[in-house]
Amino acid sequence: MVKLLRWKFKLPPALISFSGGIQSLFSPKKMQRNGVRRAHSLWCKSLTHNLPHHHHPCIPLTTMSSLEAIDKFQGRDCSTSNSCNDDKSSGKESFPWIRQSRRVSQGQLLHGNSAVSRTLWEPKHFHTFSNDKQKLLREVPKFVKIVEVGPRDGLQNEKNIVPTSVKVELIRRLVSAGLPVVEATSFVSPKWVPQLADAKNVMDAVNTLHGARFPVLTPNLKGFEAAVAAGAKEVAIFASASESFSLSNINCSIQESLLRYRAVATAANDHSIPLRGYVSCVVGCPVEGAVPPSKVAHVVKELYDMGCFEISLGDTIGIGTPGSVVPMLEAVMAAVPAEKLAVHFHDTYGQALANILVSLQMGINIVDSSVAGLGGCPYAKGASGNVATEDVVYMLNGLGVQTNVDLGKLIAAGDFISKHLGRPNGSKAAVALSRRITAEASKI
Ligand SMILES: CC(C)(COP(=O)([O-])OP(=O)([O-])OC[C@H]1O[C@@H](n2cnc3c(N)ncnc32)[C@H](O)[C@@H]1OP(=O)([O-])[O-])[C@@H](O)C(=O)NCCC(=O)NCCSC(=O)C[C@@](C)(O)CC(=O)[O-]
Repeated sequence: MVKLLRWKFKLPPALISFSGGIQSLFSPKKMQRNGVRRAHSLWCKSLTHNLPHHHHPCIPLTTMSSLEAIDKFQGRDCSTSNSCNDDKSSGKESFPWIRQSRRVSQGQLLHGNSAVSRTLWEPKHFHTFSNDKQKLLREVPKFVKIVEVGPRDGLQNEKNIVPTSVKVELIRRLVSAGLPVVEATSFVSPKWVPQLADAKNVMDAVNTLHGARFPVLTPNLKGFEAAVAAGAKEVAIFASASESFSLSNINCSIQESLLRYRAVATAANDHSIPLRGYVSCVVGCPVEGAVPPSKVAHVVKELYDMGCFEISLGDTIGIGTPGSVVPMLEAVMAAVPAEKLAVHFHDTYGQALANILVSLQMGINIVDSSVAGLGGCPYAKGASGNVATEDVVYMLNGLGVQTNVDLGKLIAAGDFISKHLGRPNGSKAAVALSRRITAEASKI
């Protein structure tokens, strides 16, 4: 895997080492203590939030193979709980960068010499790429389309109903920040997702806005018809690569969902309405553990064959690392062209930007994200949502990738909704830039 990341996808050793460092934190015992139980309970909570009890077949953690699954995500063979088969020797041999960082940690940085600290990120210390920056970045596309999912994915789990006027104002601000696609709402059962029960009213207002596309989620023909009646001009269907998640989310098996979606696809085709597809749990499911890339590729291909013009790959629980995302993308790209794919990362384990970067290096140029990092389960400590759009734009700006998004206006939109929800903006870039602006202003 390390070889693949280094040579095939031109991934900097720094990134590989970072993901390797994360791996070492994830001994099965530590995972059990620190993360898995909580992640599982958060996920269950987000799934069960406002749902009738019988709808949620949540399996107790003790009966799951999540710990083994996490080890599999991290690329280790843990057939017994104490004997994970990490490829330590290749890590040591391949990455002189690791030795460099160790020296620094032993004291160089303590001298506060900026020339010394700079050596940490100067390209010449990235063994693979020498000092050739072009080579390092040559796989990254020149333009990335950002699909903003904050008003839908970001808000759908919010416990307190957000007034329609606030949702519409958020969408208006996102459009004026230059986002070309803003997922507006879902035409789903209000019993399942009460927060989006005002879908028709949102669309009434959104239809007066110009400058962006406003897809909506439709889980079945009933949702599709309601969406069209409300003036939706683009819809999205959402399947899963995990049976358990499919049942929890849309109350049917993957196969049944594909049947339903074929009917929606036919109707969309009849109405000349563009159809987007989602596949959830593309690297892992909280119940089933690791999801095989071949299963993801199968569902993606089904959606593609139905006529989806774009298929978004959702790491729904944010558990992937480049180590699990790369093989998943490889399998999917063997079935569907890269230009038809989008990536949709949640940031639960802080891996979203690394996963996005490796996806871009593999030829993806569509990224879903959520302003202010909205999403996930906001009521439980430690839960996190979608990758923040501000953070994605900040990274892409740094890479010289065009998005046509105005970061200042985007941050203002994120602050607007965060203020309404009564919590800090979940974007690190937004918080850092706002602090800097305040600090600069106070000097005047
Ligand atoms: C799919 C269903 C509807 C099945 O729900 P069900 O209960 O199995 O449906 P049903 O056909 O038995 O109908 C039950 C009731 O719902 C009504 N109904 C039926 N369909 C609709 C509709 N479209 N709109 C409004 N109402 C509807 C229907 O009319 C009936 O009403 P009643 O007779 O009891 O009064 C339900 O499970 C549902 O709405 N699920 C949506 C859940 C959802 O939105 N989840 C979040 C999506 S996020 C996601 O999937 C991941 C993603 C995309 O973000 C990517 C990632 O992060 O990985």
